[in-house]
Amino acid sequence: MKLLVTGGAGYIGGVVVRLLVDAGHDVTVLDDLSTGHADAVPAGVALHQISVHEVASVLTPDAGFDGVLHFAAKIAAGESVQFPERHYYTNVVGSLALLDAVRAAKVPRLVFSSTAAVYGNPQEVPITEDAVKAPTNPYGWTKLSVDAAIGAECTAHGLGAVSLRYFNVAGAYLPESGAPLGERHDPETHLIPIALDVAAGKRDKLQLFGDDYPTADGTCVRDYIHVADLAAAHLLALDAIEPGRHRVYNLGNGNGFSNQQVVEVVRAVTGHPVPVEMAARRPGDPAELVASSARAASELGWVPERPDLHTIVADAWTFYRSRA
Ligand SMILES: NC(=O)c1ccc[n+]([C@@H]2O[C@H](COP(=O)([O-])OP(=O)(O)OC[C@H]3O[C@@H](n4cnc5c(N)ncnc54)[C@H](O)[C@@H]3O)[C@@H](O)[C@H]2O)c1
Ligand SMILES: O=c1ccn([C@@H]2O[C@H](COP(=O)(O)OP(=O)(O)O[C@H]3O[C@H](CO)[C@@H](O)[C@H](O)[C@H]3O)[C@@H](O)[C@H]2O)c(=O)[nH]1
Repeated sequence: MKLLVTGGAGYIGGVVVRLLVDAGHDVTVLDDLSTGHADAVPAGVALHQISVHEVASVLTPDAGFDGVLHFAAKIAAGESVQFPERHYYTNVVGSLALLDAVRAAKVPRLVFSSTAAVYGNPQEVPITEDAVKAPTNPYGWTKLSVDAAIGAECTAHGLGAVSLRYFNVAGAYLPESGAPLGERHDPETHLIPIALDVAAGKRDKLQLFGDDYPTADGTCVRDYIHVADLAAAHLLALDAIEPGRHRVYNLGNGNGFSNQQVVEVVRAVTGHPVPVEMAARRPGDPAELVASSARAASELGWVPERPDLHTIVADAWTFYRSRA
């Protein structure tokens, strides 16, 4: 298929691009490189360095795209509380521009990067796709809005789409040949890469944001999914798309780890101390996000191959050291 990947120079999009190329697809990347890296885009893949708001200049009716995978977004939930306008402009206005271009060009397939953040504080864990949606931060609201817009687009205009609701993506893609791909955000906001910075001595300590949540040790609980497993689901989703239908899948391992437990795993994997300082809660954080991915397993045949958090952190650490 001829595929457009927005955000294809980013952490997750970069891995998906690699898998799509390996599977024989003809891939074009659109990325403004605001948080992505041009060197994540493989040789031979065209990179259009423009904003998703300008997508119609690439996704023209005669370009012949068979599908779009839409990763481009602002991703940090904490930032979205401080600067909601950035998240609404990129995630909502940008996605609406994409839907306009998809409709005008009659592109039949769309895969969208949604998030666990649409659920907010769940009434039950693990969280199924039908659970109440009550985001606790603007980021989650932007993604929920786009999920709704995509669903309406499918009903009204026959688009076939899948929203993949990722839980916390971590680890690195370490192929037998070719460059490894991992998280390279600057500034970094995610727990595991920051903890690796501390283990490597690049930061003095890790601040843990809140120890008074209603969880076993008081710190937030998250479900970590390996980026290679997550990326594989996108190829399954592309194949499952049907005209006029919007399907939604959670992608996680179904295992919750508290922030304290994550730090323990980072200490064990790296063999280095990770000094921790308790700090105030980060506004907008839900207490616990743990996925039920039963629907992705049964309908897509998705089976994560690297579910163990030690493996996930070890791969992130291998990538980290490859760049040191
Ligand atoms: N990382 C996670 O744990 C996680 C979890 C749930 C959902 N997601 C979603 O997955 C997607 C990818 O996340 P990621 O972790 O790879 O983040 P990332 O920041 O590494 O990738 C985002 C990419 O989009 C590009 N981009 C941002 N704004 C753009 C714009 N206006 N126009 C064009 N390109 C733009 C960036 O340059 C970057 O390459 C996002 O939609 C995010 O919301 C991520
Ligand atoms: O220096 C840090 C960084 C993070 N945390 C905590 O670690 C947990 C995880 O935070 P983070 O790694 O920033 O991920 P999330 O805020 O859970 O969000 C990620 O995972 C979501 C899905 O669950 C995605 O939607 C988001 O895009 C993605 O950034 C939270 O309790 C944070 O408060 C700390 O205590 N100290």
